[in-house]
Amino acid sequence: MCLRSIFQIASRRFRTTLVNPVMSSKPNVVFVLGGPGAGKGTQCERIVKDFGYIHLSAGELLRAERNKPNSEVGALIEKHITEGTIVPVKITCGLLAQAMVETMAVDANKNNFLVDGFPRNKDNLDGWNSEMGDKSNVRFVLFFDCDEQVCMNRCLARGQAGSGRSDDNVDSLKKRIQTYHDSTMPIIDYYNQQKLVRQINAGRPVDEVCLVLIIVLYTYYCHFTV
Ligand SMILES: Nc1ncnc2c1ncn2[C@@H]1O[C@H](COP(=O)(O)OP(=O)(O)OP(=O)(O)O)[C@@H](O)[C@H]1O
Ligand SMILES: O=c1ccn([C@@H]2O[C@H](COP(=O)(O)O)[C@@H](O)[C@H]2O)c(=O)[nH]1
Repeated sequence: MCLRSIFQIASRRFRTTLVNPVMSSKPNVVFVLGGPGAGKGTQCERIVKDFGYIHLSAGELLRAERNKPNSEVGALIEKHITEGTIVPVKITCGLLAQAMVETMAVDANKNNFLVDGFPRNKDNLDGWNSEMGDKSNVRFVLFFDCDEQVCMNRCLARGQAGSGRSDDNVDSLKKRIQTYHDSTMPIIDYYNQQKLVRQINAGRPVDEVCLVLIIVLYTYYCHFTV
């Protein structure tokens, strides 16, 4: 059976399990974490396509805010992006919450979100818990585990292919990887202690990572139907 057929069968079944047992007026959130270039965005887009999640990339939301000509926080965001440091949670959480509210205002059933690249440090975690803790259901955390050099090479290749990102260069990447180790890994550890982490070997080719991801998601949601 080809990979496409497996996607189709799994996604049909998955949509039913996703919609019914975890039905909630609050947004259901799956955090997606991993190093820069681990493939979070690539895989989230696939899941969106096949399983009907809404993909919210915190980095994309920040870049969009930065690009607004009149943004009061645009310069601050850009400084953090090039330095590989983390934007204050008030800004990021505000953008995420706004995106969720706007999505659900259009269609209340669109309440399953893949939140990609957040929470990245303790400030993010604390800010999320105080602002969104009661207003959302964090279901679990997908951890894209990928070798540092592989991450670096992927981001450099992305930059060379014309990503236009001001942080796809060696200087920014070294800082981003350092921030990932110092600030984001403790957040993954925190969720791991709560048994909420689903770890994925993200060093494999895209289709293989995707297949593992589907199995992980499917296994999780099957719990709600047995
Ligand atoms: N499994 C994979 N094998 C090879 N290349 C990949 C794989 N997954 C993603 N890529 C490529 O690596 C680059 C980074 O992928 P992607 O943007 O999905 O990573 P990311 O984790 O979202 O990165 P960031 O955190 O920097 O936004 C892209 O050019 C993408 O096409
Ligand atoms: O929650 C977040 C997400 C991102 N940032 C900043 O943006 C860049 C790029 O993020 P990507 O996820 O790689 O697109 C990141 O290095 C941070 O500087 C953030 O501050 N908070």
